[in-house]
Amino acid sequence: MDAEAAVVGPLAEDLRVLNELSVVSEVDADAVGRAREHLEAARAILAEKTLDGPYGVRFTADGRQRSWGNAAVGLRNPIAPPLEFVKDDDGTVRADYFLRRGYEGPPGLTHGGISALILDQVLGYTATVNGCPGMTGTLTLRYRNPTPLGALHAEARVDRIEGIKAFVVGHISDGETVCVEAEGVFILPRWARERMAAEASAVTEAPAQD
Ligand SMILES: CCCCCCCCCCCCCCCC(=O)SCCNC(=O)CCNC(=O)[C@H](O)C(C)(C)COP(=O)(O)OP(=O)(O)OC[C@H]1O[C@@H](n2cnc3c(N)ncnc32)[C@H](O)[C@@H]1OP(=O)(O)O
Repeated sequence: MDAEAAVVGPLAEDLRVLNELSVVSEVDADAVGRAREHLEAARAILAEKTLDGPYGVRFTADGRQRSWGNAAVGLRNPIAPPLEFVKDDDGTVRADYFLRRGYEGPPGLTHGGISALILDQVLGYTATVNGCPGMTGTLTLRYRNPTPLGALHAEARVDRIEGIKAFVVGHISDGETVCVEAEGVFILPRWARERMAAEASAVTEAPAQD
């Protein structure tokens, strides 16, 4: 982990814990007031210097991608569980992750929209690392069984690639039971296709070098 990650990663992790405590703490009103005074002090410090816009995607000096603001994988983002992916030799992508009690939808269970967020990211990342990056065009979910909170597993594989479109399938399980199945179509957007075509034509038209 680099020096910046070592500073901002623990901040996001602290905020994940606070998020859960906001849901489950049973301290009295006076204690909530005292906690809020500390949070206000932290807010004032962190707000001293901020970006003007979203974090976006950054690149390190050695070309590694940083999606630290991303709501599913972002190291800096307390909303993100965060997911960490492992890619198998056959292109399958897996993630073991843990959902705290702040992700509840139905009582005691994971919110269905959170499962959608996770599957969107896992399937989209799978398309990207298998050579067909794109935006989510269509994401179809089948909620087969209730998804608990806590330790969960997601995985995905490319079903097929048709030109600019990757068809990816995947699921979330609790380790034994498949809870949610997903199919996604990921499409390289027109603007990206046009940019790639313009770059290819600029290379073709460049004068030969000695
Ligand atoms: C350089 C790379 C950039 C990408 C970066 C990668 C980042 C790598 C991170 C990985 C992790 C991401 C995981 C989170 C991913 C999100 O959360 S993305 C956010 C949610 N999605 C969006 O906001 C997408 C919004 N929609 C769009 O931008 C555009 O509608 C689309 C989907 C890119 C398609 O636009 P387009 O390229 O102008 O489409 P168009 O030329 O009309 O059609 C192309 C083909 O796609 C088909 N198509 C069009 N729309 C759809 C659709 N909704 N469903 C199915 N098929 C469709 C058309 O029928 C056509 O098919 P063919 O006739 O060629 O067979």
